[in-house]
Amino acid sequence: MQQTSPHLALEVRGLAHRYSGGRGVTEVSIGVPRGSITGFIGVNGAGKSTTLRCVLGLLSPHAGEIRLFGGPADAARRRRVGFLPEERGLFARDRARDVIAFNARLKGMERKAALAAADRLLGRIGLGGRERARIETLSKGNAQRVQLLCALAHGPELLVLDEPLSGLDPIAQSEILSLFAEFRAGGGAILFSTHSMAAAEAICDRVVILSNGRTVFEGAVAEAAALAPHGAIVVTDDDAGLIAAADAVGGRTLPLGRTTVRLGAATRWQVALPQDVTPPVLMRALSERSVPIFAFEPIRQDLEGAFWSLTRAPDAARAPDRRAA
Ligand SMILES: Nc1ncnc2c1ncn2[C@@H]1O[C@H](COP(=O)(O)OP(=O)(O)OP(=O)(O)O)[C@@H](O)[C@H]1O
Repeated sequence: MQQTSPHLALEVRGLAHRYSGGRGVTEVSIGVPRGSITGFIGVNGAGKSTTLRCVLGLLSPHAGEIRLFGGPADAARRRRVGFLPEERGLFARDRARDVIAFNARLKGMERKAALAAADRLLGRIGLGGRERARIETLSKGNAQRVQLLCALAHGPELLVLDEPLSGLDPIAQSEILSLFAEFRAGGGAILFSTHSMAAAEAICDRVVILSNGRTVFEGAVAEAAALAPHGAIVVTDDDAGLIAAADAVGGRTLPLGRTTVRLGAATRWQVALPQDVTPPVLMRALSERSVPIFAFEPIRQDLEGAFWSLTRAPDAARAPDRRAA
């Protein structure tokens, strides 16, 4: 890494970690500015957890560099990070207050201050009065919130959270998102992995999109959304007809996979259209050629549209994308 940016709480460049089977991550780059929330998105197996484990020092990188708060990722700097692992690990018999305070003390906090922080945070999420409740008596959502508080209690400057929203109902999710917003308002930085585009779009300042172990996009949410193709998703069993109709209106086709329809199998196509060609024009070209259409859906120009386009592009698995910072 040539230059360190002092405003970055976390900077990952060219990270690689290969497991013995050959899988893992090959070229991940991430920048998380202080006072901001960065969403880390990718399909199952893209490499999110592997990356986060390297950031936390639980796995050793085989290449690349990780910097925290403008310096090397050493033990002292890692104490300033709060981590929520993918595997939730609270013991059923643990008491909410004790387990939060215990985690804060592991990061060097003094006992009295750790207990006070646990009480304050439990009150903040509506569990005041249940400080002595055992984890086994809490709902799944509340147990997960307690686990998140374990990452927060010692007053970290950076939160690294692996799927903090998974398994939570919409109300619990929005409470967690408001905790995130509060943490950011206090100058904290968050990197969180998620499969929820809606959550990423609602709260993130930036997103990092991972595909096959590589960063394929890093930047503002609005910049990502602008990369969504203009066009439509079409399901048909007449591939040649689809390609001819798309060609006739200046569109580009990308097969997204096979799917089952009422009378057998068909192909799901992404058709990217020139900006001045609307989806109804494509629809007309298809019906002029009597192409059977099982589904036709204009692509939304949002984060989800960009995500599918960036991660399904045929070259997403190979060349480092110029769109990645
Ligand atoms: N302990 C391991 N040993 C071998 N291969 C692994 C191991 N952990 C993960 N992998 C492989 O490394 C790749 C990246 O996995 P990783 O768990 O980091 O992805 P992910 O984006 O976090 O996925 P998910 O969203 O499902 O949690 C996958 O191909 C996975 O099968």
